[in-house]
Amino acid sequence: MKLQDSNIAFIGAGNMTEAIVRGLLDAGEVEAGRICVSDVDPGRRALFSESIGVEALEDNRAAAESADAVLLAVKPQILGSVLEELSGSPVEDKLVISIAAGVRTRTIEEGLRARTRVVRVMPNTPALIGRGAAAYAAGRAATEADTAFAAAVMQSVGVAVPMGEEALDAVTALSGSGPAYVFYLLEAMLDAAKTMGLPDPESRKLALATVKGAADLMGESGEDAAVLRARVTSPGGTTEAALGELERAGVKDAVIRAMHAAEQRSKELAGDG
Ligand SMILES: NC(=O)C1=CN([C@@H]2O[C@H](COP(=O)(O)OP(=O)(O)OC[C@H]3O[C@@H](n4cnc5c(N)ncnc54)[C@H](O)[C@@H]3O)[C@@H](O)[C@H]2O)C=CC1
Ligand SMILES: O=C(O)[C@@H]1CCC=N1
Repeated sequence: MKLQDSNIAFIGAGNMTEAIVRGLLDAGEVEAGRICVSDVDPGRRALFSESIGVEALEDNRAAAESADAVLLAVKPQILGSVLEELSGSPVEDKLVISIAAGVRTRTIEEGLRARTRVVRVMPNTPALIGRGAAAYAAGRAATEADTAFAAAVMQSVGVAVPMGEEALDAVTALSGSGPAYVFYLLEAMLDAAKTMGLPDPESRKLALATVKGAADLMGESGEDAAVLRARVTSPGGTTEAALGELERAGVKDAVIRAMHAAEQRSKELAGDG
């Protein structure tokens, strides 16, 4: 099954579906006519049909039945009711890709049929601009072609790496939730810049170039974060003054605790936390 020749249905047309669909369309990987979404919220349906230009239905079964691959993108807490709705339909014979945090491929197979081909993916919102980071794991009945298809969807909107399913809760804590940690840091940096009297558009430009530049420097140099940090930190200088505050506030420990909390929450959403 080739990405370009396949019809894909997204069940749940929220933020993550919007990021993936816009990313796929912008990348020119899939024609708009091959994408269909379904959502209970008329506002979301209107956004997809009017602004994004893809078919948007209220009926999940109808959306899924006309597709070759069905991507489940509702909140984990309501995935069970959506699986009930889809069970006993032709969806059970299609490739089912789930992006729901925590929910195991086994749970989806049990909600549909044991032999339903399931691939679980953990994406993130920068998929919207083709810079997403995703990991994926196959369920019991998924074939290599199914995994390759799910990988192709995610690779068209960023990087995608295969992982054992047991690693996906930790991946959720790292890259699934990760953009929020970076935005949190940016919020704080820009709040501080404002209190120092820096003008808004310029601060934003400088802060964004700093975050992107730092990430790219680490990627291109292959150096560890600690080595690059040391190169910024002159003895007795400004960075040392700043990092001293972060260390006293326990920021590094807090980030580590935050990621463990996210991983734990992912396990709880699976029902085995
Ligand atoms: N937002 C993110 O950064 C990421 C989200 N995810 C996962 O993606 C999934 C969706 O998350 P978001 O897009 O952030 O949530 P969201 O709340 O923005 O979207 C969920 C959508 O599902 C719709 N919905 C609710 N009940 C429905 C039903 N019975 N049938 C059809 N549609 C229904 C809602 O109206 C809403 O538009 C979740 O399972 C989440 O764990 C995974 C990785 C990253
Ligand atoms: O917050 C959440 O549960 C979802 C999963 C990863 C990012 N957003």
